Amino acid sequence: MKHLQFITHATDRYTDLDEVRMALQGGCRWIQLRMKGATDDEVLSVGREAVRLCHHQHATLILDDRVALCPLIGADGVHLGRRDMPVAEARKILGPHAIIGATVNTVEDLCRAVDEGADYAGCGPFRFTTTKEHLAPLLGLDGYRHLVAARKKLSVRLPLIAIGGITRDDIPVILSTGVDGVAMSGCIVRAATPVEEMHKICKTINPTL
Ligand SMILES: Cc1ncc(COP(=O)(O)OP(=O)(O)O)c(N)n1
Ligand SMILES: Cc1ncsc1CCOP(=O)(O)O
Ligand SMILES: [Mg+2]
Repeated sequence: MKHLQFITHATDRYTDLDEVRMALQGGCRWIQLRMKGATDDEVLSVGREAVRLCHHQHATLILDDRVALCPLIGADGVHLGRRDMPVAEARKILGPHAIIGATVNTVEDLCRAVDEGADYAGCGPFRFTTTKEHLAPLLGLDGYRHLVAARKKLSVRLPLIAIGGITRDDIPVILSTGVDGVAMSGCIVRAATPVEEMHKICKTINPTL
């Protein structure tokens, strides 16, 4: 089964919690709460409700960046970038069952994610996106082929999740590179009907479900 992670990105139209509800209604079962610029108090309040909504649907909720808040909201894990807390340090705080994702742009990042015990790698950006500032170099399809080959050489099973500017039409060709799933935000929250779009994306990723 291929993976789909939805990443919240509050807009004028939708709050983070609106987006969590819509993603769940559309069938997504892996959500990242990403509240850049929010205070810890805001993340605590929204995060507790997001976890409640997700767990009610047997979905997984991971929090972006803020390791210390994960136990306080009951998150299933955290996503950490190259300038965030190292994965190994987060593991000591969150324990062996936490799902810890690491951002990967290069083979060097991949090796570090493996060494530090990450559970998956968010590999991007695939293409330009306005959802994140200060983007690393774009990977494109060749970048994914390169990371898949490097993973094979390392003989490890770390799931690779493509991210960055991905739309529904991109999914088949991205998955054909050998990555294990995709993470998406903007193309869902900007869709005319996000719940329907999410439903179509779920079907595209796992047509037999
Ligand atoms: C699945 C996934 N992959 C990559 C990222 C980016 O994380 P990071 O590099 O720490 O940047 P911010 O998201 O914190 O701005 C991610 N969040 N999720
Ligand atoms: C968080 C993040 N990290 C790399 S690209 C990106 C944004 C993903 O959102 P979108 O699907 O809207 O490009
Ligand atoms: Mg980060």
